[in-house]
Amino acid sequence: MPDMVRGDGGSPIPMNQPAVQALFNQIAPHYDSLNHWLSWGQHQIWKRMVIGWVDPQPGQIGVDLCCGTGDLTRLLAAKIGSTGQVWGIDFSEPMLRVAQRRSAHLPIRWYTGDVQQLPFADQSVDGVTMGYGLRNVSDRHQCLREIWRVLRPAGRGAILDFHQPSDPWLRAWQAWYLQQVVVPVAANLGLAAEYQYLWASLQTFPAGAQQVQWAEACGFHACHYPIANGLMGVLVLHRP
Ligand SMILES: C/C(=C\Cc1cc(O)c2ccccc2c1O)CCC[C@H](C)CCC[C@H](C)CCCC(C)C
Ligand SMILES: C[S@@+](CC[C@H](N)C(=O)[O-])C[C@H]1O[C@@H](n2cnc3c(N)ncnc32)[C@H](O)[C@@H]1O
Repeated sequence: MPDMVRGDGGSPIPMNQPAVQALFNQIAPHYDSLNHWLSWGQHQIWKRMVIGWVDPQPGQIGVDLCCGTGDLTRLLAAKIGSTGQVWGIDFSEPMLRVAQRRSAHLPIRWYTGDVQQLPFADQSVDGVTMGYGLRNVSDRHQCLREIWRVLRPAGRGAILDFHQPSDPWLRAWQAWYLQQVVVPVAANLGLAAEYQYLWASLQTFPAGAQQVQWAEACGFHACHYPIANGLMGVLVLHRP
């Protein structure tokens, strides 16, 4: 990850894990509402696609990495039900507090922890989801190795994240929207630097082909599916 990101007014945000943790601690109260309005409600559709690729079944064990406020965790729980187990893990306690508040009616176990060092046993999980997390993790390879370790053979994972579209017009639109719409809206809540990070973090996060190479280097069978006109995509992992 590059080491510094310029925020609004020159206030740089270092792209390291303590800074990322502090960033999400800061945006936690506004995270869900900003995502809803700035994606015109589409982000829930994109997250449901992640669940489709993992295809969780009743009675299984599923874990949502970088769960944040729990959108994907709750979608996992709706499929796995009370006969299985659903875990959510994140290192931001303010984000987890929102998740717990929104999920009080669901049998989900929440963990505060680092996805680069998961607190789960080897081959203990049937399915793994990760929404807009891998790009924010410093050591993506270590995170992918941890996913391999905790997945059972034949287990599946799906990792949703942004990347820069290959189409130059779409790439320009993505840059315009993130910098000329998203950041000014976030600035109204004093979060300009935090949302400038979103745009900056895209600069160094690779598109699907590189993500597939990372996954295959860990032993996965992997495929990447662009969605939302290539503004983002889902890396689907299968542990043979
Ligand atoms: C759920 C979404 C983004 C999650 C997210 C990920 C990050 O890494 C962040 C880093 C720093 C601050 C915030 C985030 C963060 O919220 C996606 C929807 C919300 C986005 C803020 C806006 C999406 C803009 C895209 C270019 C797609 C727009 C598509 C369209 C309007 C239909
Ligand atoms: C953009 S949010 C995604 C939240 C949720 N998955 C969603 O789809 O809305 C990224 C989350 O990753 C968490 N995160 C980033 N790096 C992490 C790490 N190394 N270990 C655990 N959580 C991490 C942040 O605290 C934040 O809650």
